[in-house]
Amino acid sequence: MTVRGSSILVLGGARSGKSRFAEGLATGSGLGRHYVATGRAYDDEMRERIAKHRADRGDGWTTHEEPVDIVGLLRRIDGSDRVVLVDCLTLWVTNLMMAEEDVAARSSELAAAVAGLSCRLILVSNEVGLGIVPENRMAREFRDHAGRLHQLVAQSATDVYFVAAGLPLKMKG
Ligand SMILES: Nc1nc2c(ncn2[C@@H]2O[C@H](COP(=O)(O)OP(=O)(O)OP(=O)(O)O)[C@@H](O)[C@H]2O)c(=O)[nH]1
Repeated sequence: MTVRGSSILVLGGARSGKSRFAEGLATGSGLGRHYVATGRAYDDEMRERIAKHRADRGDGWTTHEEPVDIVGLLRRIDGSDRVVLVDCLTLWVTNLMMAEEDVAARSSELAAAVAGLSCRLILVSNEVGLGIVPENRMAREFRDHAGRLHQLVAQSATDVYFVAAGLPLKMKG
């Protein structure tokens, strides 16, 4: 029998405190902590940010860096004794677009995988759809992909939070 873990989607804007909130959920679970980073160190600013994130997380995490195949990675590292935090889905969408992947198909795959994993899964993502319509086409496509992905994952997830100003608002679960 497969014992399903809970899956939590944490949405929020930039610097909303969503990553810190998600890390707190992971630490509070008492399970073995795995961190899946979709971000890539393209430049010095990102390198600095990543170094700071690693220092803030502290010891006690196993870090995996995977920009594209997070579904494959999740299946490989799955286990009921662990909590897996993926930060963040919007960068994953960007990476999929850059790699000219079928974002809709990959999004459906992720939503289906979420429902079948036995780890406790925490997915962090940026809510990017609240502002004015972006002027450039690629930004509009990105915003639409992210919005559709969030709807799919929110349906599969057991719990959904929206974080603003460091405060989590529970929307599901
Ligand atoms: N490659 C890599 N990326 C990391 C690592 N730790 C964190 N990141 C990336 O750092 C990004 C989050 O950083 P920020 O942009 O500073 O955070 P934010 O999401 O805007 O801010 P909050 O809303 O406060 O969470 C995520 O996309 C992670 O993938 C790591 O160890 N390796």
